[in-house]
Amino acid sequence: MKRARLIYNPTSGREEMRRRLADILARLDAGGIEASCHATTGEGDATIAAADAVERGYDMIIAAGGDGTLNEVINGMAEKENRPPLGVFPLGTTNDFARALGIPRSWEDYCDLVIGQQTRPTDLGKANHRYFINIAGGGSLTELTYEVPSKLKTMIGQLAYYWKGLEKMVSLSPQELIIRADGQEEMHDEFMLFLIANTNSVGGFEKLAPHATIDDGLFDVIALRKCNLAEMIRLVTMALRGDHLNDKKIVHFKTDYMEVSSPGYVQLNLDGELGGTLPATFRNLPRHLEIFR
Ligand SMILES: Nc1ncnc2c1ncn2[C@@H]1O[C@H](COP(=O)(O)OP(=O)(O)OP(=O)(O)O)[C@@H](O)[C@H]1O
Repeated sequence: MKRARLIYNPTSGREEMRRRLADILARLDAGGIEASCHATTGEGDATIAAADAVERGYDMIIAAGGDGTLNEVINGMAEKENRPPLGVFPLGTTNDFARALGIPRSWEDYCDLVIGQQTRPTDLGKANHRYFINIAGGGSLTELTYEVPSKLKTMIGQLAYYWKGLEKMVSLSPQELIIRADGQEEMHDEFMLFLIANTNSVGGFEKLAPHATIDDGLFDVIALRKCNLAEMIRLVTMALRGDHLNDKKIVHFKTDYMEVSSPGYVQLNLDGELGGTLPATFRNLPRHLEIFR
């Protein structure tokens, strides 16, 4: 038998784990995996639980929840020397990372995936002293995810994001940013937002960074220059189809290291959670984790 630590957020998504836990444990057990559980209690708890699971020598860690839970778990694992394989069990309102990797949403298929034990290497991102697995970003639009109260998220799910997004678009303001990246000329300009993508799935936009791959050791950087609401709507429409990258309002390049600073106050968003403020350095840690997929 292999030993797994299942770290789950009981409040995530529509509290699916409360209903399914016994079935999940039974299916894993039948497949040769003995899982013990940790239900998270609040912010930061999944980080402590993941670090603890690495120390205790589990054969694998499974993070069950949304992107927030996943981010906390990778933050508990990233600095450890012997990192066991990670399972990403998508149960949240937003599971951008799992969606980008094509990880199954049904619990039966997910258990079978873990039982199959096939892993693939995955890059991690480091922003100052914190880690991200899917996306880092800054600018006025990215404030969106943590302004949606979590109760509201559980109730109306993904709709909460779109609603908040529409409300936000009219109150966008540009930020002055200085961007330095390996292989790029320094930029000092006004931007609406910048995104540093590790995968191609960001906030429900599947084609925002269509060329981003998870194991190439590089980020796809996308920055939107200062523009008005009409241009913004035009670009969002183009981004839904993946046609935005050649637009003159868009800066797009790949890099494994970059620095962003601003004379103003700019908050960072890491995998949909608040992640400090600028200035920041962003570093790609190539193939830092093995993930079941
Ligand atoms: N028992 C708990 N009660 C309340 N909040 C919790 C609890 N456990 C964890 N959390 C917090 O909930 C946050 C968000 O959860 P998670 O990402 O799993 O799913 P979600 O609520 O569906 O939202 P999203 O997928 O959009 O981030 C986590 O970052 C964590 O800080």
